[in-house]
Amino acid sequence: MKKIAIGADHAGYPYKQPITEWLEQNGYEVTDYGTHSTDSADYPDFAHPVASAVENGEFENAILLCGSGQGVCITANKHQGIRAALVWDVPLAALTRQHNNANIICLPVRFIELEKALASVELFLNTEFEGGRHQTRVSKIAC
Ligand SMILES: O=C(CO)[C@H](O)[C@H](O)[C@H](O)COP(=O)(O)O
Repeated sequence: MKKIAIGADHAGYPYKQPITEWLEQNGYEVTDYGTHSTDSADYPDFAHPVASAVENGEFENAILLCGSGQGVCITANKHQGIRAALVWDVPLAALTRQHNNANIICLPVRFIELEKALASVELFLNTEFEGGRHQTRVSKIAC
């Protein structure tokens, strides 16, 4: 079974369960790093553990949710080997896999409909990195 991690702050929490259910229905074993309610919470407390788990190879991909998607994305990208992408419309989910080999999708729950968020997750997980000229560029990201 494919494994995936998910994490959210309070603003991202409303989409965590629907996305988790979609993932489970589509053959994923989901590890939930919280949060577990809409009580105010700090996005780094969830984004760092998720990014660490991808960084150390426990998961190939992960999903992070917050209000704008930006807090979790900025946090995750502090980790070596993490290419976290903010996706606010469905085609971007494919593009960031094809061109950036993104390994974490960050969704802005306060600014994207659930249907689009689910479609973005599906496309993200089913699109391959194109390599070639994009590999040359991705190789230059790490510093
Ligand atoms: O990091 C963010 C903004 O860039 C996230 O969207 C947070 O979810 C947001 O800041 C939470 O805001 P709140 O007013 O504390 O609900």
